[in-house]
Formats: sequence, C-alpha cells, structure tokens
Amino acid sequence: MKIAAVQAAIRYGDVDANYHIADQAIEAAAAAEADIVVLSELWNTSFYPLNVYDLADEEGKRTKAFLSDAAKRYHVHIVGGSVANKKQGKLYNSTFVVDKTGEVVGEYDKVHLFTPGKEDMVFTAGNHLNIFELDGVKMASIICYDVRFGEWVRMAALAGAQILFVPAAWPNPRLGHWQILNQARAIENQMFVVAVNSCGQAGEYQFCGGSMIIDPWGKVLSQADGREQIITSDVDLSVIKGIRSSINVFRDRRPELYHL
Ligand SMILES: O=C(O)CCC(=O)C(=O)O
Repeated sequence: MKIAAVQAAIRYGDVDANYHIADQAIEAAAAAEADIVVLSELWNTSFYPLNVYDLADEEGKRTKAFLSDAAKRYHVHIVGGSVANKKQGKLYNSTFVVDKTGEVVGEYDKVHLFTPGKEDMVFTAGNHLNIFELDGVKMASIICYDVRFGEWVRMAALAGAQILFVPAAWPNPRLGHWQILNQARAIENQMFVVAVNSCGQAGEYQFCGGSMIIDPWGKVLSQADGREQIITSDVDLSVIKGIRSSINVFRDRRPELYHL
C-alpha cells in the first residue's frame, strides 16, 4: 500500500486557491501511484485567519463534494486532512475521509483544541474517534495537538487501527516535539503513523514541515524538509504482526491499574 503525504504552504484565508492547490496535489500523488493521499490540517483556510468562521465550509458540503470528485477522478483514497467547517452554526476542525469510489467513510472533529493558540475560543471540540477502513484495513485519524494525548491514540490502537493519520499545522520552534511525539505514538502503539504537516507562514505562525511516514518500530520511512513537497512510502502492513508478537505490549498492559 503506497501512501502520499502532501506538505503544502496553505494560502492564508484564500479558500478558492487552497481547493485548487489540493486538487493539483491529489493529482500529483495519484500520478505517483499512491493508494492513499493525505492532506494537512485546515487546508481550506490555514490555521487560522480572524474571519475563519465566515470562510468555513457549511456542513462539509463543498469539501465532501470536492474530495469525492477528486477520489473518483484520480482513483485514489483521500484522508482529507481537515477543514474549517460549520455545523449547525458551530465551527469545527473537521476531517473527511473518502474512498476511491467517492464514498465518505470517515468523519472526525478535532477533540483536543490547541488552547495556547486560543483554538478553543473559536472552534467547538469533537467527542469521537475516527476509525475507518480502506481496502479492508482499519485506520484512524486525529488532528495535530491530539498527538500529545497518548491515551487518545491508544484508544484508536485498541479499536484495531493499524495506520494513524496525523494532519497538522505544527509551528516552529517545536519541530523536535513533532518528530518525537509522532515516533513515540508509532512505537508505543506498534502502528504506522503518517504525520502530515503544513509549511510556510500564516499570520503569526511559521509551520515547520517535517512530514513523516513512520513504521511500527519507530523508523522514519520518509521525511520532508521545511518546503512544499509530497513524500511517499510503501507500507508493508504484514510487519505489524511480528512486532506485536515480539514485544507484546497489548497483552502485557495492566489497564486495571491505569486510574488514580
Ligand atoms: O502542540 C503543539 O505544539 C502544536 C499544536 C497545534 O499547533 C495545533 O493543534 O494546531
């Protein structure tokens, strides 16, 4: 299974330009024979202009139609990063996952809002995991700051996810945290992690890039630098079984002790 991660410099507040950029990136990833293309966080607006509420999608209509059409046109599964999205008047940071036939197979609203960036003052938090299947494989997605919450990712692993997608708008100067947290989530959950950051400038933020595809042993299979690019990697899911049986953390964990 070949995965492509699109690291783009999202245009701050220029929604139409950003749909165009996403379309071109999906086409390029499909041309590179990716089975799954992954976009970054808030790729319709960037993270996040003052008028993000006015710029946001409505009930995911434009995004779902766009992703569904692109998936069919380019014959590729798409983990649609996330977009600013209004639902019943409230603003969410929402992911849509579509399969090659254009069907929406996963939806997610960011659960841990980034309080240092006052995201919680503007957006409403979601409450549910996003577990979905592509080509018969269970996968999960979270968004950016969510990756700091190991207990949330563990839930996805316990639900059977073999690949975790982490679309993000992760800024400098915390590239080190970004790399270590994503590798730690891969190692502790013995799952592939596809961490897709933005790059470029948006308002006060300079996004640090460094998108990565990481195997369940924590090895970085493919890594971007700080510029716009698409990274790809073939992921061999059959390695998971061997790793999980050689160090069987799922058998050895002691959940009965994990409370105060
Ligand atoms: O946790 C961090 O350092 C960055 C998180 C972030 O930028 C976000 O969730 O949008």
